[in-house]
Amino acid sequence: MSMGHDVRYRVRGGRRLHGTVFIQGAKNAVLPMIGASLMASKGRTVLRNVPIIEDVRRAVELARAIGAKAELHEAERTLVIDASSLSSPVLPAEIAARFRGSFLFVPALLHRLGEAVIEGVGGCNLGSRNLDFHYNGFKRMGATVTEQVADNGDGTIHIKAGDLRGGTLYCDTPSHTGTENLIMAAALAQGTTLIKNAALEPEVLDNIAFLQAMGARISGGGTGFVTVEGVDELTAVEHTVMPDRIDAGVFVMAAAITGGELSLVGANLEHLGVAADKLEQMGVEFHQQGAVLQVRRDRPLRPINVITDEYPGFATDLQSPIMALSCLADGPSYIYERIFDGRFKLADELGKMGADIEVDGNRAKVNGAVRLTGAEVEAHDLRCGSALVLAGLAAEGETTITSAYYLDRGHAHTAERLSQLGADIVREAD
Ligand SMILES: CC(=O)N[C@H]1[C@@H](OP(=O)(O)OP(=O)(O)OC[C@H]2O[C@@H](n3ccc(=O)[nH]c3=O)[C@H](O)[C@@H]2O)O[C@H](CO)[C@@H](O)[C@@H]1O
Ligand SMILES: C=C(OP(=O)(O)O)C(=O)O
Repeated sequence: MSMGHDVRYRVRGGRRLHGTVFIQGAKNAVLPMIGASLMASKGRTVLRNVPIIEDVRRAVELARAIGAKAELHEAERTLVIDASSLSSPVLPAEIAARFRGSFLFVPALLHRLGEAVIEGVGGCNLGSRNLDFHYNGFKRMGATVTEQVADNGDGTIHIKAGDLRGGTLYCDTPSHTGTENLIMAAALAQGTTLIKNAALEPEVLDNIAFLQAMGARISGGGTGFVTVEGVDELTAVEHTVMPDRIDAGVFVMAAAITGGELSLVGANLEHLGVAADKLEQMGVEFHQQGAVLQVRRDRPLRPINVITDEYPGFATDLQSPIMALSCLADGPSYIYERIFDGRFKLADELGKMGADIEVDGNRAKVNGAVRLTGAEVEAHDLRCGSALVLAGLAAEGETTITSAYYLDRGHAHTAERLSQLGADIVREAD
């Protein structure tokens, strides 16, 4: 599948960033909300503060492909969904395989149409990404899951559910989308469901709040034990998507890597969890004033140790950006990636720009400080893309980031927002 070979960013580094930037709505909150909105059999769902990113465009295409009406009003950052006409259980590979969030459409299909056919599940290439917690949960609720593999190796998953029943479910580790999918499956199931070891991410809580507004009966969000009492129907409602903490983290690091000072509108320091403390240790100063987070860095960057973890631990989606930042820290930084095993292709790309990074399995040692120089580099995944933009902002000369569709999957108006802060960056698409 051609993914990401059509977009490039060109960055000329060396400018300090200054000014005010708007943090977008959260990708990982809006995608499950689009899935949840498909559970309402009448009325129109209105989602506000929707990030205008490629994953949302794909989700709109996918919602239409299965029969829903979906209109993305880009200037208003508002998405209106009418799922009354949902008609097809098939999530076609050409759309579904381009973003991971497509799997969040499954509970709505099971409840509304009694089955879901998944021709491909996408997302970023991050090594092994299993879905067994989702499948096991659906099965415990009474669904059957079968997989057919075609001669060319492509797999199709068929999930069939008559009436889903509540039960005791669990995640082996607190999976973000796994928790969301099981909550959505339980929301319209018969009886009560307990989900043990549920994820604690702020986006999961925002999604619970959205489902509660729709009429779902959910308690225990944020405790690791979520209880859902099934209801007969969910109503279409209006909801404002929370700000994207990963987008906020990247702009914090854009200030940090250029020695600049930024006001981030909508960013919430608490949502950064341990990442905020790590960035402070590196020499970043924060000042939260209501809904605006001020950030600056005017002292030399110190090296850091990072261990990625579920929330409130250090987010894996900020691991790549901090690898770029730590290249400029004075001394060795140590990074241990515990969530995904395929996120270190970035090290080779940063190496092309002069970084000195030793990778050993899921551990990396970043030897700083180095002077980064512009080069042609490839975004292997979304967060690799944002890390390379950061590196480009600090590098001498021009950096070209190829395969940047991945960056556009998750960040809205990257070139425009950074240019307004004084960066020299352009986006090119074939
Ligand atoms: C759309 C969305 O919200 N994406 C986010 C979500 O992805 P996603 O929900 O896919 O990530 P998970 O939390 O499910 O995955 C975490 C780990 O659990 C493993 N696992 C997960 C499910 C499963 O059934 N079996 C299993 O073994 C995965 O392989 C991975 O090693 O959380 C990740 C971790 O915070 C983020 O990087 C992604 O940005
Ligand atoms: C891994 C990510 O997303 P997805 O789960 O949508 O691939 C990400 O946002 O970095």
